[in-house]
Order: sequence, then structure tokens, then C-alpha cells
Amino acid sequence: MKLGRLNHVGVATPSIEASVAHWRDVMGATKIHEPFDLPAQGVKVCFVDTPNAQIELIEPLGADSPIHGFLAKNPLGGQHHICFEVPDIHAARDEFIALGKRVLGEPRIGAHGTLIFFVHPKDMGGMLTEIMETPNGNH
Ligand SMILES: CC[C@@H](C(=O)O)C(=O)SCCNC(=O)CCNC(=O)[C@H](O)C(C)(C)COP(=O)(O)OP(=O)(O)OC[C@H]1O[C@@H](n2cnc3c(N)ncnc32)[C@H](O)[C@@H]1OP(=O)(O)O
Ligand SMILES: [Co+2]
Repeated sequence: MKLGRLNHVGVATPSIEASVAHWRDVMGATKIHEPFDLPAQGVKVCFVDTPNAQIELIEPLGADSPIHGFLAKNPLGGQHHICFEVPDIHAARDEFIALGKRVLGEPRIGAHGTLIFFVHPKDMGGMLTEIMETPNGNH
């Protein structure tokens, strides 16, 4: 697979409002985007810009949110996933599968409007890994 740039670090939180205050007041973030709901992924999302990538704050949305289990184990929240860009999402998916990695579902539209998929943390050195097709303009 051709590894692209680190797009974001996903950070699970029980409260985006509280996390925004942390990133603004403690970490000095100056560009924090408006939060929005992503019902298809079961999360509320807020992007925090850093000079070379984004922090993606995710709060559970709805009873079936995929981050409920993580927050039950980590009530304060914490680093949940890392996301790398690739030029061709379908080729990347095929390559992970050929390597015996558990790809979690079909490619679907993520928070940046391009296709994403996840690879199981137990097959990725303990890190839930999101693979994302490079957005237009990032090439
Ligand atoms: C905002 C939209 C989108 C984007 O565009 O960026 C997103 O990022 S959405 C982010 C949220 N969505 C997802 O996480 C979808 C993919 N995740 C899953 O399918 C599941 O969460 C999971 C990874 C399969 C875990 O399932 P779950 O039922 O929550 O946990 P288990 O208890 O079954 O866990 C098994 C095992 O794995 C460990 N684990 C779980 N989550 C993580 C994690 N984030 N990082 C590292 N390890 C994780 C968990 O601790 C268990 O380990 P053991 O206790 O040793 O068995
Ligand atoms: Co993400």
C-alpha cells in the first residue's frame, strides 16, 4: 500500500464541549471547527486544526454508537484511532484483506466526505486504523 499523509487522530470524548475547552485553553488550538452530527457513523464530530493534521473529537451519538464500548472502558476518553490517506481506497482495502487484516465493513462516506474504512486494532499493533481516500486538493 502507498502510505499517504496522517489526516487525523481520532479522540473519543464524553463531551465535545469540554474537550474543545481543553484544546483551546490548554493546547492553544486557534482553529476549531463547528461540531456536527454524523448519524450514519453514530458520532458527533468536531475538528481541531493543528499545523500538520487534525484532531477529530468524537462523542457518542445514539444508542448504537461504535464508541460506547471504548468510553465504557475509558471514561475520560482518549486516543481512539489514527487516520491515514491513500490515493485509492478500494485498492487499499484489497491489500489489507490480502494481508489477512480484518477490514471492518465496506468503504463508506466519512466526516471529510470521502470514502473511509477501518482496520481492526488487534491486527494493527493495537491501533484502530482508519484509511481514507485523499480529499480533492490534498494530492
Ligand atoms: C467521524 C466519522 C469517521 C471519520 O470520518 O473519521 C470516524 O472516525 S467514526 C469513529 C468511530 N467509528 C468506529 O470506530 C468504527 C470502527 N470501530 C469498530 O468497528 C469497533 O469499535 C471495534 C474496533 C471493532 C471495537 O468494537 P467494540 O465492540 O467497541 O470493542 P470490543 O470490546 O469488541 O473490543 C475488542 C478488543 O479491541 C480493543 N479495542 C476496541 N476499540 C479499540 C480502539 N479504538 N483502539 C484500540 N483497541 C481497541 C478492546 O479493548 C478489546 O480488547 P481486549 O479487551 O484485549 O479484548
Ligand atoms: Co476518524
